Amino acid sequence: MTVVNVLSIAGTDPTGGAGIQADLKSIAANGGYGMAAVTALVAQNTRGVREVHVPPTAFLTAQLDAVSDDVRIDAVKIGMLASAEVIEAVGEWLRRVRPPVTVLDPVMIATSGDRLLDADATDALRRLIPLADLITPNLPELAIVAGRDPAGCWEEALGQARLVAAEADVRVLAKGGHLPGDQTPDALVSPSGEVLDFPGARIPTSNTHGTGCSLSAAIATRAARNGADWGGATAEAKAWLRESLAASDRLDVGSGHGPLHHFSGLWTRGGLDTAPAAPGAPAAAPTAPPGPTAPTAEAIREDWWVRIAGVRRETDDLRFIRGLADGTLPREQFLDYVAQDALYLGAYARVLARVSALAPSAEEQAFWAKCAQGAIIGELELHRARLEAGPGAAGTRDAEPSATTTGYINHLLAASTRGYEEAAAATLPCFWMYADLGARLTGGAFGEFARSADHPYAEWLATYDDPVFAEDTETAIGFVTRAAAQATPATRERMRRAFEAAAVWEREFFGQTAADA
Ligand SMILES: Nc1ncnc2c1ncn2[C@@H]1O[C@H](COP(=O)(O)OP(=O)(O)OP(=O)(O)O)[C@@H](O)[C@H]1O
Ligand SMILES: Cc1ncc(COP(=O)(O)O)c(N)n1
Repeated sequence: MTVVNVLSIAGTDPTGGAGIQADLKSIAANGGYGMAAVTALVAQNTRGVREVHVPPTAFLTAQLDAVSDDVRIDAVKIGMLASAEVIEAVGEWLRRVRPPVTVLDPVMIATSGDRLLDADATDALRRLIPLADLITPNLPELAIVAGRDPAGCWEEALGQARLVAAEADVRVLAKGGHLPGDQTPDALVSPSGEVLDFPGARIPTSNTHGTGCSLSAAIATRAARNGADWGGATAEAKAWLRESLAASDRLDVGSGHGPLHHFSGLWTRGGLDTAPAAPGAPAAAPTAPPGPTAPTAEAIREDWWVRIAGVRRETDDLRFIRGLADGTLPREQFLDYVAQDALYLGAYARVLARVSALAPSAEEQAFWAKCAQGAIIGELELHRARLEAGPGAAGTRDAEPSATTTGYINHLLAASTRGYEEAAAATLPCFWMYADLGARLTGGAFGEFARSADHPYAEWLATYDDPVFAEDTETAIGFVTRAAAQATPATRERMRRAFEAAAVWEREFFGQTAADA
């Protein structure tokens, strides 16, 4: 594939955390060739904005024309526009050039509270919005664009996003970074009002300078790469953003809100040492072994989750999952799945018991044993009830394991012969993907009907979103990623492979019914 050319039209940040400087890093980190036309020169740092200089708009147009007269532009990301006059100039160029992908981040006020758009430019900005494919307002910006008071809760924000999306015929990514609490939900709202949720726990860091800039540049790049699959582009960009936010404290830039670590994932996966000694710290002993430093458990968690992003998206798109969510999955196929699941869980419980036997601490031993018990008793009981339930169920308990079920079980059994670390890593996707899917199914990400008591599989769907299972999933992720952080590089690599292979089997397992045949 030819590398996509992505143009950022935005203001500057000489500390490199926001604006054009952040955009260029974000575009590069997400697989594009970055270009930039400057709307405004901003004397700012991580603590705040000191001065803004807006060059004559004719010079901005000259920059834009210099690019578009020569270079194929695959995507444009628009950030700080400073004034109504600048907005008019960008609008005029967009109408002439019509880039295939345009993402507009309607930057108005910096994290520091300083204005980055003149107060009288709001109407001009509203007129620019229909020229974009996607806009990415934070909560205060969304309210201004919608002409409402700032939303007090997420539901209200979604209402405002629907309003703007319908009125301007544009996709709106409503961002929840400014909400109080420990969650930072985002949602992609289409002009027809469809909502795609991107939930996420807040990462405990104050290094959020330039997150909005970086995210919108990442989405523009990913959308140009994947043929404008906006849901996919947003999921990938968010996974990358979270990884980069989680690693932001490895940087030491300024004393205010610091930047994210745009290349943390690349550097970690490429084996670069990302934690050089601080100035004044004693130099490393000359005999220190060469090679990369071990990643943290948190970095491994982000890395592994991002690595299976494609598998997770394919799982979401399975007809089985869609049919389960909207209730159209034929009962026969549902029962086929349940029969295979019962067979799988019997074997999974044995593997969990083996992980428990191999565990290095009493705490881990007890946890995995509890999970083994949960798998064999709790889940099988539910399945038995299901199997004995309705017409067509008879005999399914005697079902033969399918090739897929056998393959998945064999992968787990093989991993369980290779030591605690690999065995535990192989069991993780079953926890993690199932819990994630459950939270999104019952959170309405696959349509409201999946939450309804009238849903034909309501009882079954409720088991997906069990809070105890969600808690166990967190514990399992913690144990496995901490074991990976402490393991040798070779063992860590084997764990990663066992994890990724199990994630693929998980997708295959969901996709084995006639629905996806
Ligand atoms: N602490 C955090 N942990 C995880 N994700 C976060 C956090 N803070 C912000 N985000 C995410 O970062 C993105 C930007 O969100 P936010 O709502 O802060 O937009 P913004 O105000 O435009 O950003 P900026 O701070 O750059 O101006 C969103 O995807 C949001 O969910
Ligand atoms: C040139 C420019 N563009 C955008 C922002 C907003 O970013 P943040 O809200 O994180 O300060 C900024 N500070 N500077």
